[in-house]
Amino acid sequence: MTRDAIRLHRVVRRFGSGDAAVTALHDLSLSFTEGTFTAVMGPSGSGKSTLLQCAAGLDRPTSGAVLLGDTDLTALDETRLTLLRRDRIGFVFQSFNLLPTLTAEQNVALPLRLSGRRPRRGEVRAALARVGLADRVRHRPPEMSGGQQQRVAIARALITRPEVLFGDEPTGALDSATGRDVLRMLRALVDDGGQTIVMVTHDPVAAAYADRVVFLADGRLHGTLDAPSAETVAARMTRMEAPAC
Ligand SMILES: Nc1ncnc2c1ncn2[C@@H]1O[C@H](COP(=O)(O)OP(=O)(O)OP(=O)(O)O)[C@@H](O)[C@H]1O
Repeated sequence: MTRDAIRLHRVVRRFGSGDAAVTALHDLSLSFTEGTFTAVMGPSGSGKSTLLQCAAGLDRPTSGAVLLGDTDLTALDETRLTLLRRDRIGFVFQSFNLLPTLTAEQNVALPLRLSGRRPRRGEVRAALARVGLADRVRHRPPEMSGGQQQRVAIARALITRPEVLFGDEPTGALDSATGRDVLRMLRALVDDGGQTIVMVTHDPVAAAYADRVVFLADGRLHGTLDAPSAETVAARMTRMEAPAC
């Protein structure tokens, strides 16, 4: 039986007010099945980042509900939302966001320390081994390649065993070969570990690693594509971006 890891119900996100108001998400309902990999695509300004931020509890919808398992994120106060983000959600960014003065091992241990747990060395090393960095535990971010830094960021996001891992263009700053390595690793986390992943990307090749692509246009759902290939995704994007005649 499949279960939804996360569900958005009639989510609206409006920024500003009056004449300057922008509606980034219009009454969006969408769910992400546990143990699946979803790519979110759409033209620039279509609401992809806003969707991810609302789903991950980094931003609050103007109205609607975001359910992580049985918990409605929109009903939580700031303290509870912070705790939920720390314990149940992982996030990786295009720019890695590692602390440059800490070693890989210390960066990965940080979320555990922040939640008051003394990290076991074996646990942190195992997380780094899972992303192929068993031999880089003492290196600091400036001593690592972009791909290695993103792997550290992924190990850090996964150390708390989050229910969902969100990525906002996680391969956007990497060259294509390094990006593919990271995508293969994300795919393996889903296939071998049952991880749920939701990733925003502009790249049809990256989207083809997912089980399903969700397309957004003007803050609205514009269809989905199962078992995507780079070609089918690119064709769909070209149609979406073509000016209406
Ligand atoms: N903090 C904000 N204040 C005002 N408007 C915002 C804010 N954040 C996003 N928007 C607007 O909401 C809309 C959706 O933005 P969003 O960043 O979610 O799009 P996107 O699809 O991720 O774009 P891109 O592909 O260019 O990163 C845009 O019109 C944007 O200008």
